[in-house]
Amino acid sequence: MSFIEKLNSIWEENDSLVCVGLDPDLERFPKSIRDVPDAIFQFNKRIIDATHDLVCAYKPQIAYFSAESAEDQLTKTIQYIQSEYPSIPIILDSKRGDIGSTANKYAVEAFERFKVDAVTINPYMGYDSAEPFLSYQDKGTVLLCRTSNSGASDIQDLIVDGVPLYQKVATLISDKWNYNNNCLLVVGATWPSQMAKVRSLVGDMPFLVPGVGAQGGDIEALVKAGKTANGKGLIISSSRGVIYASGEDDFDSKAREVVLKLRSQINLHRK
Ligand SMILES: O=c1ccn([C@@H]2O[C@H](COP(=O)(O)O)[C@@H](O)[C@H]2O)c(=O)[nH]1
Repeated sequence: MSFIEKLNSIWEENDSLVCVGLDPDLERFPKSIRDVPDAIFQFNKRIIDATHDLVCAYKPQIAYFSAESAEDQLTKTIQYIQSEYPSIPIILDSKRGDIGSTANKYAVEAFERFKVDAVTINPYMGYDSAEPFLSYQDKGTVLLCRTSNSGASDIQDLIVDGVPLYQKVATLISDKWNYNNNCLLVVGATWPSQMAKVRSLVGDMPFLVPGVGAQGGDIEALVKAGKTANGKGLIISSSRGVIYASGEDDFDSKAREVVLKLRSQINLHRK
C-alpha cells in the first residue's frame, strides 16, 4: 500500500488528523524511565501504546536520536510501530537536502535503512535534490513550504516574480514535482492565512502541519484554512505538548488525554 493510501485509510480508521511527534529528550523524561536501558525506545513505546488508536501518523524527529547516538532506538521505535500498529504511517522528520548523489543516500537512509513511509526534505536546492526521494513512488516526500517558526518569513516571504517564495515553492511542487502523486507540504499551524493561500494553490495535496501545542497554533483557524473539501488533507503534529504532558510516571496516560482532546478540537471544525 502506498503512503497516500495508508494515510487515507488511517484518517478514516481512527477518525483523526492528529500526528504525534516523537522528539524524545532524556532531560525531560520522568525519573522513573530516564535510567532504564533503551530509555528512549521505552519512552516512545509507552507513548505509542497509549495513543495508537487516536492518531493518523507518528513523526520521529531524527535529531533527538542522533544527538544521543541512539539511531538504534529510532530503528526499534519504527519497527515497534510497524509490527504492532502496521496501519499507522511513519514520517521521518529529517529535513534532508543536498546535491543529487548525496540526496540519493539520504533517500536510501529514510526508505531502505529506516523503512519509513515518508520523509521531510528541504526543497531549497531544487529538483535534482528532491528527485531521489520522489522516485520512490509509494513513499511520501514532505517538502518544506511555509514553516511554523518565527523566522519563516525571513526567506520564505521574499518576493519572487511578484509572489512570496513559499507560494512559488507550493506551485512548483504541485505543478512539476508531484507526477507520482506522492508530495506533501509542510505548512505551519502558526500561519493560517498563508495556509489558506497554499491550499488554494495546490488542490488536495496533504499538508504536514507542525505548530500546535507548544508553538501555540490556533486549531480552529488552521483547520478552516487547510482542510480539503472532504474535511481531511491535514496531518496535524504535536510533539512536546503531547509527550511531556506530564513529567511524572503517568506521562503516557496524560499524553492520551491530550491527544483525545486535540482530536476532538480538530474534528469539531472539519465538517
Ligand atoms: O515548520 C516546521 C517543521 C518541522 N517542525 C518540527 O515539528 C516538531 C514540533 O514540535 P512541537 O514540540 O510540537 O513544537 C519538531 O520536531 C520540529 O522539528 C516544526 O516545528 N516546524
